[in-house]
Amino acid sequence: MESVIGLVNRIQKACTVLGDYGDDNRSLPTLWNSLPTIVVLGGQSSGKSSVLESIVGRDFLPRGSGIVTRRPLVLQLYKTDPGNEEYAQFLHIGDKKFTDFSIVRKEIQDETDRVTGKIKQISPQPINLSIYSPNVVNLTLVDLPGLTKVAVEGQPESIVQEIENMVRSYVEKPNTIILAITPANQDLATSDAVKIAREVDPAGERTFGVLTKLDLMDKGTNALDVLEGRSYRLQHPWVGIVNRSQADINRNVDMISARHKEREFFATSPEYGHLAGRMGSEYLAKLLSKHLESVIKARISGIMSLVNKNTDELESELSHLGRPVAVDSGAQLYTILEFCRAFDRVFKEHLEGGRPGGDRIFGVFDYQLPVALRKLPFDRHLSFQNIRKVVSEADGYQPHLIAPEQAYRRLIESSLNYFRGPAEASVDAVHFILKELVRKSIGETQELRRFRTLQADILVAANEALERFRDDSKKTVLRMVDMESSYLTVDFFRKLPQEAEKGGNPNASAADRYNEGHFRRIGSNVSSYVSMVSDTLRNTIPKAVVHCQVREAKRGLLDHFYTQLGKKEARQLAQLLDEDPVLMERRQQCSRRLELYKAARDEIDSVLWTR
Ligand SMILES: Nc1nc2c(ncn2[C@@H]2O[C@H](COP(=O)(O)OP(=O)(O)OP(=O)(O)O)[C@@H](O)[C@H]2O)c(=O)[nH]1
Repeated sequence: MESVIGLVNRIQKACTVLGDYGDDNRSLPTLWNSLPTIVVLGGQSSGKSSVLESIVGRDFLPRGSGIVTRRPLVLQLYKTDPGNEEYAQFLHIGDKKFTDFSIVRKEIQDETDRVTGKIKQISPQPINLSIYSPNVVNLTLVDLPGLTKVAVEGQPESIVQEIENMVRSYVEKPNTIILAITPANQDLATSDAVKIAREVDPAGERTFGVLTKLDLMDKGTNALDVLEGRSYRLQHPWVGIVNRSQADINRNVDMISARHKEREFFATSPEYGHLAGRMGSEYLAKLLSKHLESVIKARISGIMSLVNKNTDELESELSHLGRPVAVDSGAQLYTILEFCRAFDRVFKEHLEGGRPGGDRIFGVFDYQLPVALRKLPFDRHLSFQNIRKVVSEADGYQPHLIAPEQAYRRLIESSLNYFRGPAEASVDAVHFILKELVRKSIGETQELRRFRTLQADILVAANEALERFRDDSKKTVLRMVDMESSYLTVDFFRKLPQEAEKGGNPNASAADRYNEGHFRRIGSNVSSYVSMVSDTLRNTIPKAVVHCQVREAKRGLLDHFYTQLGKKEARQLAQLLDEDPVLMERRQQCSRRLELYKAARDEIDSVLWTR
């Protein structure tokens, strides 16, 4: 089961590497909070560092007066095989192995100062230290700044409360195992550690009471009431400790001698002799390790399901946030082109089916254009009066002899002019539909969602292209109308029955020839011709519109844009991909957290399979 504690150690290490300190960012799921951790809680100079050092069996923590521990120290102990060299590693330094523990102490001091400054501020950002040794048990312990009642010189008054808040944030978590340290030469009733532990763990289920400085008690007094659980009952037994005194430290008494001395103290003590087997730092270390094992065993399946649940949540959020934006300009250009192509696909789906909208273009040809053609005011234009006026004007002083050729031409040409309106209107109607489809397609292109600037640029580029297609289309349809005027279909007129053939009286006088019937016949002939042209245009205008606008839009809506893109500098490309910074930050946080969950899952898997 050693491996189970090692597993938690490794996951905790990954948590720290990947920025999961438990409560730094409440919008992200935390793994740290679900892992059991032993936190050392106590007043200043209560002996916290000494207890930690005794558990480790090495001398490596900074000492001094005032607030020495000013950042949480996450200490992970890894038991190695006998005979292996002891060494320490800092997470902020990397793989470097420290075998000289006095340098470890200096690095803790320096690293504390790097973040908090020398003015003895405190910081919740932990220092992560791993110790590999054959003489330790697998444990993760967190050393916290000592609770204090007064700020020392140079510190703001608020530091007292800040320390308490930081300490509480650790011990409040239900997964924290509290190592509440109280010096035996202090009244238990005034112990800050006991006070806070009682508040956050009233049942005493996760609190281990540790009494230090038993050797410093006044002669004639003892701590049996506390150690035997009569003063303050906890679920776990109290452990008494005798650490090195300041004098021992000054005399460089090593940890082995200190442990020896401690063992002797209990073994030979008339008061504590009967408790000797359950006292001392070695016993405390084993007790904690055993407890941690049972806690982890009980929680491992819960941790695994939490890991799975959070992995799923993070993966789905990340897929919603989209991939991160590339940093080099080549990759950025590639990304932009990819996004443009995605937009193009959506746009084409609108035109060709799959998404709605393309059918509205057919509506223009099938309904709007025929209606507009039918509504043209030919009745008025080819009225008897107008025809007579046009014929007379065309004839001039010399009335026509056989047929009013000039008048026919004028009437037809002026009638055909009316087709310009519906032709242009069809072009505009399709233009607006295409514009609307572009707008919709941009909104529907998932890849573009995050990039407002790129969206705007694509919109401008696509609309510019559509304007060009519209101009071209208008020219084409108007030319088709003009072509109808340029050359009339001779056959149509040749096939018209001559008035005489139609049974008209060949002896009719000239006056008869200019009667109302004559003009009406001219009107009817012109009307038939115009209606024939109308039928033709009804079929050809859609062809021209599709050819010039729809087909072009499908083929190369963003062609110009692509050419411009190729000329852009790196800075301009980056501007197109200027994602919302909040979003970028969120993606980064999520992917780091996901990395952690995946690593944790692998770790748990490997332990479960090798159990
Ligand atoms: N005689 C004796 N001295 C002790 C014992 N435990 C700690 N000390 C001494 O008490 C002083 C404070 O001990 P530390 O271990 O530095 O206490 P701390 O709680 O870590 O202190 P801060 O980190 O400053 O809050 C040191 O001089 C230790 O040598 C003990 O059991 N017996």
